[in-house]
Amino acid sequence: MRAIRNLNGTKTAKICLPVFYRAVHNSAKYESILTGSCETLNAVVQPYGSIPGPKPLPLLGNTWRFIPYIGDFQIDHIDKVSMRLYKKYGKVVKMEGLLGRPDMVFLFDPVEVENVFRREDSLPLRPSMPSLSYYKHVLRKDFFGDLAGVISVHGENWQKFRSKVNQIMLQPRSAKMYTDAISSTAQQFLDRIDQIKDSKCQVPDDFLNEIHKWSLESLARIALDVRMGCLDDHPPEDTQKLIDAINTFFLNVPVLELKIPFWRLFNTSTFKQYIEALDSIREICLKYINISMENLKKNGGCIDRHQLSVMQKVLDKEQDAKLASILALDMFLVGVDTLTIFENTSNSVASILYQLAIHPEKQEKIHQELNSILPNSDTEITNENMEQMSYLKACIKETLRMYPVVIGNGRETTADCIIGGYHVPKGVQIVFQHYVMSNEEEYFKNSNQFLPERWLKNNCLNRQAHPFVSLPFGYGKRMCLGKRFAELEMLILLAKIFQKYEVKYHHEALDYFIHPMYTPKGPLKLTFSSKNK
Ligand code: HEM
Repeated sequence: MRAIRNLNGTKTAKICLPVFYRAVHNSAKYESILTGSCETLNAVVQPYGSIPGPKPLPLLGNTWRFIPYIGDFQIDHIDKVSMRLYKKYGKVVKMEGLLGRPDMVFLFDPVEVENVFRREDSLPLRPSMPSLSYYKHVLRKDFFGDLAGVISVHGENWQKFRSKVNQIMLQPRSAKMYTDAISSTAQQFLDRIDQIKDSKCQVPDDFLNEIHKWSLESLARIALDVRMGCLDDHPPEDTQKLIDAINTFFLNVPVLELKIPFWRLFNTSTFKQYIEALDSIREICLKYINISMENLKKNGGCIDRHQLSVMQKVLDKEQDAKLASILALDMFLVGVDTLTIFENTSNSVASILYQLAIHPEKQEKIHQELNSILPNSDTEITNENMEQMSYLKACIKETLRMYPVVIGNGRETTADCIIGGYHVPKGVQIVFQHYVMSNEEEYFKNSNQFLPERWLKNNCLNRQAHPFVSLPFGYGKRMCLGKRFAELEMLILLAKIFQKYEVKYHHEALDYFIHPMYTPKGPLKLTFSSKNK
């Protein structure tokens, strides 16, 4: 008998190791040890050092692989790098020696991903982005203090925060209260499309920036019940400044995190730009957070509780202004270590529009579905008729399967444990390679084909998929806090777009790249022709 530790090291149960091992490893490979002794298990579990992976060089580790012209790893093509590692080394791969970072173990096996998630206990730890952690916990500690939100925050501080906002953020009915606000922002976006498209109905090259503005405006309505005016003809200066700061933040993240981390030694120009960007994001968000607080104070008891923004609800429930404003800030700055949510949502929308533009036969099915659910061009979208949009929902899922904006997610081990048949020590970052798994024939039949049908109930393709292959919003206690809002925002916007337009793309096919979200590379020169014409 032996005490078993889960990923964060707490002892869960006393159990004979072979029995435990069977519970966590369903593969036949380990069946034989069931009849053996605990010593047999030790012989079967392989040492950490034997996990295959690219070998580090003395001093430069594996970081040299990111050096242009010398190395073969490209920061904006981590998708292709991950695919190559999988093909070369198999389902469990170790990436060690990235200077300034702990070892990483990549998992390309849904059974192992499930095992790690299922063993998660109350305080799961998602690997932090050291530069963001430094910003929150060292550089701007005076501002964030102990209540640093959920991003790059762990342990009891994370739990304390998350437990206060979980219900408000994750209950499906909470999100549905915002349908009208989300719908009216989506309508503004459609008006904006009509305004900016040219005589051939094509939108300008910087259309992604317009989608970012929609997403930011939508988020401001949900989080703060404030109109930022992002989609106005002359948007306030600070809205574009906020989008630019977030883009700067993104462009600098991979350089700070994956290249040689000189920023730890001195203020490199990239690091300075990064900090300036984070400060701008914080200041601009705080301005709108204060406006929202003032509105609440002014209207006091007259406000209908159902109409409150997420931040106002937290304020109302917890009576803690600091907690409410840090949540709102996190909603804008949801680092998830490399991502900011409104860009997450907007990149997903960009990718879905592009996929449907290049798959007109699938778009046609959406038109048919919407024609029956929303028969007139002015039929409103409601919580009830959204329930029937199963094909549109399937198209969203299929795009996020093939092109998940977050190509991999992860957890950090806080104690020695066994993963994938290997001993894995404390402090290792386990990376779930969802992009690679989702595009593998082994896990999805016809994986390289865009087949939304596979997500429809009772479809035979659907039954074959392992539920832990495609997890665009993560899983477990640390899963995406904004999942419900993101799904609702995307569904309403896309339903409105396809209710009104036929969307086409007449140019060269776009590749995808990491920027640092996984997104189509190149201008989204879509055409939006009115269906009624
Ligand atoms: C399509 C849009 C989105 C995608 C694909 C996405 C994806 C993700 C993923 C993969 C994670 C990590 C989950 C895990 O570790 O298991 C995450 C975390 C998070 N997301 Fe999202 N997200 C999206 C939109 C949003 C929105 C709109 C919000 C807020 C309104 C949001 C708030 C958060 C927060 C706060 C976390 C951190 C949770 C924690 O660590 O406790 N996300 N998201």
